[in-house]
Amino acid sequence: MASSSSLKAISTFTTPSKTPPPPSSSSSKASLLSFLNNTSSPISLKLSHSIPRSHFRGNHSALSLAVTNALNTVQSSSPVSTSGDRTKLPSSNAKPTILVSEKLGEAGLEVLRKFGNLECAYNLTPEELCAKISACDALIVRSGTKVNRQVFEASKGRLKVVGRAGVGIDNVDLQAATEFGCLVVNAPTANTVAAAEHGIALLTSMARNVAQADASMKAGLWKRNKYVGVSLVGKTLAVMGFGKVGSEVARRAKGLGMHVIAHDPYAPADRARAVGVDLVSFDQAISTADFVSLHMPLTPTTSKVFNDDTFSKMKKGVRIINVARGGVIDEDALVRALDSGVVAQAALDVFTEEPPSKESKLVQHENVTVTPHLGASTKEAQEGVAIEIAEAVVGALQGELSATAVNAPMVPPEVMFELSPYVVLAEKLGKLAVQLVAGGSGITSVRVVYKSARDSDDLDTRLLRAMITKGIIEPISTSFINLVNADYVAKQKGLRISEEKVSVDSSPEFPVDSIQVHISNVDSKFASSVSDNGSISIEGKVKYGEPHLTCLGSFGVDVSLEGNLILCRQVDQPGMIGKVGNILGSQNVNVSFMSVGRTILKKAIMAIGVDEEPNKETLKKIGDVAAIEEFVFLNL
Ligand SMILES: NC(=O)C1=CN([C@@H]2O[C@H](COP(=O)(O)OP(=O)(O)OC[C@H]3O[C@@H](n4cnc5c(N)ncnc54)[C@H](O)[C@@H]3O)[C@@H](O)[C@H]2O)C=CC1
Ligand SMILES: O=C(O)C(=O)COP(=O)(O)O
Repeated sequence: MASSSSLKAISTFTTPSKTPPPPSSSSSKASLLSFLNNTSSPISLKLSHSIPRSHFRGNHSALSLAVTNALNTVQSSSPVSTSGDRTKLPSSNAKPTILVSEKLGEAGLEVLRKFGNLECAYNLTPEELCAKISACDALIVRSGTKVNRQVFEASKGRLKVVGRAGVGIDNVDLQAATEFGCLVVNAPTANTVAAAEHGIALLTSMARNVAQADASMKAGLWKRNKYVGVSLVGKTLAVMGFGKVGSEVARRAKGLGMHVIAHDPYAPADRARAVGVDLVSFDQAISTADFVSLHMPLTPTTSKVFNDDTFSKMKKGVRIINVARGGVIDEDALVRALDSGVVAQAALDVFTEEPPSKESKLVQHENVTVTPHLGASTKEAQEGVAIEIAEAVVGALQGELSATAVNAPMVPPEVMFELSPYVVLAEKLGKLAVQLVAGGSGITSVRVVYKSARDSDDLDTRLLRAMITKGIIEPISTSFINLVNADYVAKQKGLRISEEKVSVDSSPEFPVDSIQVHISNVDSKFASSVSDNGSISIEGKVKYGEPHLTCLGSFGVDVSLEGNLILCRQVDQPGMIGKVGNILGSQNVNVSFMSVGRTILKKAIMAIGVDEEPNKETLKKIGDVAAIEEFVFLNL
């Protein structure tokens, strides 16, 4: 395992821990997926013909599916641990196991049943969840399941995606999910209206003491004078958090004749003005409002943002509504404000601890109306979030990036498909480069150069960077890298990847003309791979849909990057190809291609693609050929 300070190539000859069988050119998609689910890297298909570009757009070609699956299907073991238990990963022909730990709408369950092995297990203790999760590929939760680091550790890298059937993801440890390469997706829109309507329900029922009067009558009382309420028309409502729910609450409150202001440091003013709402400062909002409705997420900056100090700045007799997150209120301070009359009433759907204790002074307070986190609990909303999250989880399990991914960059499908061949190239270049690094030297900085005819902002390189990271890190560690955790794992291992885009006069139809990978401040196992600036430098292109190595150090070459590769530098003289070919042939090693790059210094680089990995004796025989000055074997 590489030291934490920098990556160290730990072997001179990369002995592949698993040499995947070279896919036959007729690999069916099923066998391709089977292959992918059991290996840590994508493969490039041996394409017997060039694939028309249109084939990649919007069409799940085997190659592009291979790439998206490789990006997402393989999960990290904990990058900080030394072993991800891959024995528990499902064989590819097994259907994925999906655990639903909280009630989910039937329509969503139906989607999941068609795709995988579905298990619904509600009210699990944390221990029960950790016990179950190790056999699961996906987990779907709502707000009641705490998906913490222990859950990801218990999963041992098998958990591919966590789906949150709603908006708030504060019950999911995003950092841990990312470290473990687990995608987190949510359903950000389907329960918006339900939450807004519940906010209005709390606002109006609080203003007219509906809950208290109802309880009083059910107790056999008829106390009309005790439950005199207040009117809403003309009163000022401050919406704290002008997002999807807050803006819908604002619209409805305007319909009730209220004057609505809002506070949201990140919302565009014109969006508020469009519904007749003025965005104001936090202090202005809380000091002028008769009603304050909370709709911001629970974050470190919003935690307990409503506290003794805040309540003291509010108009005496203010009324508070909260259908966002309990944690944004210091609940003890709210009790004090209610007791002192600073806050006249509160209507709360969410609580710091859920469920709150039965003895909670806040819940028991006579001026407080409470509901058990019902904001999203309408038939329509639950149907909507269930379908939305089921489709997002199924998509993720199929290797597609979800539009509602929370911890991974959203890459549009058309970008994914267009970049597919370059994603395979990027990983291969990373694998090749790291294997050229001589043992004992640490890799701390990698420079990647993308040559492209496109403008910089028209080339999304996040996928490519992630795959180069994958290619560099996976051969020399036990971590499995995907788009979710690539940047995190690289940083954790002290690997800094810088990117440059160089404009070239090639066809803008192709997103990338070539990719260069330069590893500086390291020794090389193959001196010819070192360029004039002292870095290991390689360059590759996609040719006819296949990744090709086109430059090594100062040498121009042209070899397909599939299978295994033997690189030799030799005196440029007749018979070299035959000599090496005979050595390999005598050891029954099949040569898939040979290429010779020559220089003016009567030197040549020979690149030989071999299907099988030659044994050490064979490699020694090659090294013993007099005219061969250096050689290296690389597993791609
Ligand atoms: N009780 C329930 O059942 C439900 C609760 N919710 C919760 O309601 C909240 C809002 O949900 P959405 O509107 O869908 O989210 P959203 O992301 O659309 O809106 C949140 C808004 O809060 C703003 N914001 C962030 N930090 C802020 C701060 N310090 N001060 C003021 N505004 C800030 C953001 O700029 C954003 O506009 C979330 O916490 C969500 O979990 C959502 C649906 C149902
Ligand atoms: O979507 C949200 O943020 C919610 O709070 C809804 O929570 P629930 O799914 O009803 O437990």
